[in-house]
Amino acid sequence: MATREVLSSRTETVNKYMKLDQKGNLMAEYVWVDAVGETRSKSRTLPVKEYTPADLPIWNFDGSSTDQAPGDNSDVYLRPAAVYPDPFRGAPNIIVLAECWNADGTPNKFNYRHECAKVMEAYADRVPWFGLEQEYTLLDHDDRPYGWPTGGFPAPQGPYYCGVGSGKVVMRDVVESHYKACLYAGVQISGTNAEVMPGQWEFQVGPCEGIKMGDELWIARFFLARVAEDFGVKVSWHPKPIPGDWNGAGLHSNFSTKEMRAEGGMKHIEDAIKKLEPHHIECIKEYGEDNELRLTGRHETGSIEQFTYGVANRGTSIRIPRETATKGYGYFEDRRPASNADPYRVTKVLMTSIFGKLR
Ligand SMILES: Nc1ncnc2c1ncn2[C@@H]1O[C@H](COP(=O)(O)OP(=O)(O)OP(=O)(O)O)[C@@H](O)[C@H]1O
Ligand SMILES: N[C@@H](CCC(=O)O)C(=O)O
Ligand SMILES: [Mn+2]
Ligand SMILES: [Mn+2]
Repeated sequence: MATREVLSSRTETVNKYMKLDQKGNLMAEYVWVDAVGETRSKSRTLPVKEYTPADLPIWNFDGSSTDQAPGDNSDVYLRPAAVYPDPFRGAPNIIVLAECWNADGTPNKFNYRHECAKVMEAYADRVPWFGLEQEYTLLDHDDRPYGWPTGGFPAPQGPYYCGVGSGKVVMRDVVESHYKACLYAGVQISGTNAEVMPGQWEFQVGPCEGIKMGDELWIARFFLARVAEDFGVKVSWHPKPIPGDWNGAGLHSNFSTKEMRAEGGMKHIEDAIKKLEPHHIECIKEYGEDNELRLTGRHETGSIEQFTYGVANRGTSIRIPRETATKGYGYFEDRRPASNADPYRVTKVLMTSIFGKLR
């Protein structure tokens, strides 16, 4: 395969400059979510000190260039929401996750964090924990998954899931670098695995409480896009990157409350599943674009047409893990969210479906 070096960064050379003294300054990379559910970022210089979101400056960007504001009123404000150590530039540099706000003081149309945070605060006494399983596909610059033969298809699915060895998995270096970047930044990544479709991988983040779930998943997505950029690789978050007899990609969402995690918790899990059933269509609306291409009832999914659940069943909307069923308490997994779903929308609609909307 021809190499296209111009597309990847020259890390060795960059490292020469990265060692230089910053003279009491740090680089703060402000990250936000754009109109299509991708991350964007830009940098600014600040004096070195320990920052919390409250003492970081509010900043802005040109919303007309990201479809987040009209050209005649284009300033969108960035309000810092969470701070992480920067795994790319190293200490003392930081990553700042920011919410988008309009000039008139209303949340930007694509700021799903604001309403999610309100719901999480209102139900904080339930101590909601989430664990998200982010599946994704690594593509070359012809938008073809890595490891797929040009003009043809790989052998059918089977050897690739949790696969080890050349010919089964590709781009493990991207996955490993991303794992380290998350750990360095204190993002609660709980694991990674190669997925069923060749070129597809997964990482899990959690358990995280309340609003932290959305924050950490968005930062982990930003890190993956940034790491893959270093390798000249594209990340696809699409839930059905290749049509046909190939697995799609999900954002399985594991959920529990303090009652579900305690002795006798199964009753609370069953109650929650009953509450979710009549909200099926409402939930699906929050669970990502093009998800109808994925939720077919095949390839380890439940059909989008109906709400189903079962113990250890990967062909349902909701799966109760075998271990939870055996112990009688624990958590459940909502398998419906697509890989491109916004975690703030997913975690919010789970809460409001089960405990009620805020008035
Ligand atoms: N009590 C809990 N409440 C909420 N989330 C939890 C809880 N315990 C574990 N989790 C989270 O659930 C997720 C489980 O991910 P894991 O990949 O192991 O699940 P899986 O559904 O068996 O995988 P797959 O669907 O890929 O076969 C992890 O993110 C973990 O942090
Ligand atoms: N990739 C499947 C899930 C496979 C798995 O259980 O890991 C999906 O679209 O949800
Ligand atoms: Mn998976
Ligand atoms: Mn799962």
